Amino acid sequence: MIRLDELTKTYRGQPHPAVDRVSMDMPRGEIIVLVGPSGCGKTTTMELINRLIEPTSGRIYLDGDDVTRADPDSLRRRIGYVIQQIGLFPHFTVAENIATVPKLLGWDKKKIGDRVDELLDMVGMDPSEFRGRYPKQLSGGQRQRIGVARAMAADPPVMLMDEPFGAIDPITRDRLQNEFLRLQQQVQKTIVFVTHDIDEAIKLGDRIAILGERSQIAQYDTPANILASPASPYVADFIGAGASLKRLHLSQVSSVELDTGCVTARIDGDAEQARERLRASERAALLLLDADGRPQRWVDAGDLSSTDLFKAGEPVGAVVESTSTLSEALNAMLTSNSGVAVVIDRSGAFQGLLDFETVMVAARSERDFYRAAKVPS
Ligand SMILES: Nc1ncnc2c1ncn2[C@@H]1O[C@H](COP(=O)(O)OP(=O)(O)OP(=O)(O)O)[C@@H](O)[C@H]1O
Repeated sequence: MIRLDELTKTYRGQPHPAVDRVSMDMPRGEIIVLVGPSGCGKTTTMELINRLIEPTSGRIYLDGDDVTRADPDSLRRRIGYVIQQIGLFPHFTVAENIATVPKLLGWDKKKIGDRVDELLDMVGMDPSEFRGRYPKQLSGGQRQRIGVARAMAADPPVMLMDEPFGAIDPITRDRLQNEFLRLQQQVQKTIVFVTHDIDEAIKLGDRIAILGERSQIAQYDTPANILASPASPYVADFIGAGASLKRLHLSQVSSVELDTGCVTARIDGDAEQARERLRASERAALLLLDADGRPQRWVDAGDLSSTDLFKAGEPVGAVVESTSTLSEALNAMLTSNSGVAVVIDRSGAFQGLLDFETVMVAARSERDFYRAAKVPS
């Protein structure tokens, strides 16, 4: 979808190029992450792709067309751009911000209104509540989502995202990343994503380009291959310690076998029956579920002497979805009292339990698999 051919940019008055003869193929529908230290030329590369700056030499192809000298305005309609500082217009409402490009393209009012609502829904914000707000009336995470919605407004096949989650606290960031991956499953854009955070790169990238000085590509491969076989000491250094732990970002909870032998009972049911069920099992604790099968509380035999199950035992702490990564599940386990993660499906219904041992076995077998296979890119 995007091809960079010997792309070079030397800023005026600079002795060395900021981007030096970079060649890369970025496949359609994938998230390609550019990761590298500050000043290595990531932003320059992005600005070259959408022609915010002109290359000194080299060529850029978009979907087979040589766009190196194309009209930048028409080019930018095919490319959505999201930047770290978001750049929402402060005196425009959320709806007006999202409508910027459709308006430039001359869409009629009804089509624009429908698209704004559709995009707000897509990024998980209620249109009736947020349409008329101004950027300063939003949280940082909400502003970021509007930035993404705005970039997607005219449905460009390509999106450039420059540290879009950079200035956001770690918890919101994690949530936005998950939403972003879910959204990408629906829209299947070709996305070039810049970050200096290797963990973010591993989580989000279908492919990662690890850049050195002047945007030189130190390695361009899938996250699994980079983690299993770093191409140079520079790459190994950049990945840092704990490659095994990082690999847990690559596997979903749904890829491992859950413990489905957990004893459960209805929280609005009979305590005596629950006690019997726990006694008949070899388990130390029982999981109480609501009428829709959603996990509520952990109880042990002592807790079941109480007849009010809504107050018995402890609330379920570590809950993860089957689409969560093993790394997220591990995190949840480490912060919960029970030491196990309770896995739910998209509707919130209980699926099974995940324990440390299962995660450790998965981490080990992944490493062995990638080492043995050395899967080529
Ligand atoms: N307009 C400019 N004029 C001169 N030099 C520039 C200009 N813009 C960037 N540079 C230089 O080009 C190099 C690459 O900058 P760039 O912003 O692309 O890096 P980056 O990898 O995005 O960095 P960061 O992660 O800190 O945002 C840097 O050495 C920077 O100082």
